[in-house]
Amino acid sequence: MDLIGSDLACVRGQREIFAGLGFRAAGGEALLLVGPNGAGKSSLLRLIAGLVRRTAGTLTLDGGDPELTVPEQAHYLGHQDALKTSLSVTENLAFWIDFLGGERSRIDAALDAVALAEIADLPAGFLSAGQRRRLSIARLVAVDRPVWLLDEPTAALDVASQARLAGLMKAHLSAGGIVVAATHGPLGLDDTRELRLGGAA
Ligand SMILES: Nc1ncnc2c1ncn2[C@@H]1O[C@H](COP(=O)(O)OP(=O)(O)OP(=O)(O)O)[C@@H](O)[C@H]1O
Repeated sequence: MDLIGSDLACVRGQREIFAGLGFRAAGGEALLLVGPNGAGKSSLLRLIAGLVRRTAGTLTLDGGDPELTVPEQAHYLGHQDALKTSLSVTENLAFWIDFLGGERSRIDAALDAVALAEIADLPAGFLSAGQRRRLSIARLVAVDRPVWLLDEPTAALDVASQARLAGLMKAHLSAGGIVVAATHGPLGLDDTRELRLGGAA
């Protein structure tokens, strides 16, 4: 499987964020997007996720499901944790599993994987920033999608949670998945490639 972007361009607020951008990430590979604030790392992730329109270029997932778009085969973990505060941890994950077309039978294992099983019944509004982030990560575990698009995924995570996330990413990569992550620091992965984006600081 290969995620390939060619000659991609992105315009936001009438300003060109990048143009002529190309990358390739193979199954089992982690591609780290690096560069200064405002370089376009989040924009590229959102473009791949189908949340920002590309103004030029092509994006394909060779070896993926030809019936599905790239965004339909990707998980996007953004800065904001998309949670309903009045629903419990379990109910939030159930909502996402239904929305993403997964199986509710995987809720318990996914909450275990992010160490939230003990507070499964707590309303999401009571969660700390790190716990909210872990609940967002749980949907990546609960629903299989080959491409993980992660925007500064370690933000708000303590050391143990960062290690747990590294383990989940490694398992995903070992299973042939792809990780594309915007990051300002190491993610605890052994073997990564970097795509450096330039632009305004
Ligand atoms: N909705 C928007 N409308 C207009 N401009 C935007 C919008 N979102 C982002 N931008 C601009 O696009 C540029 C790239 O932003 P982006 O968030 O992709 O950078 P980044 O590399 O992820 O930065 P950081 O390291 O600070 O997270 C910035 O100049 C930003 O101001």
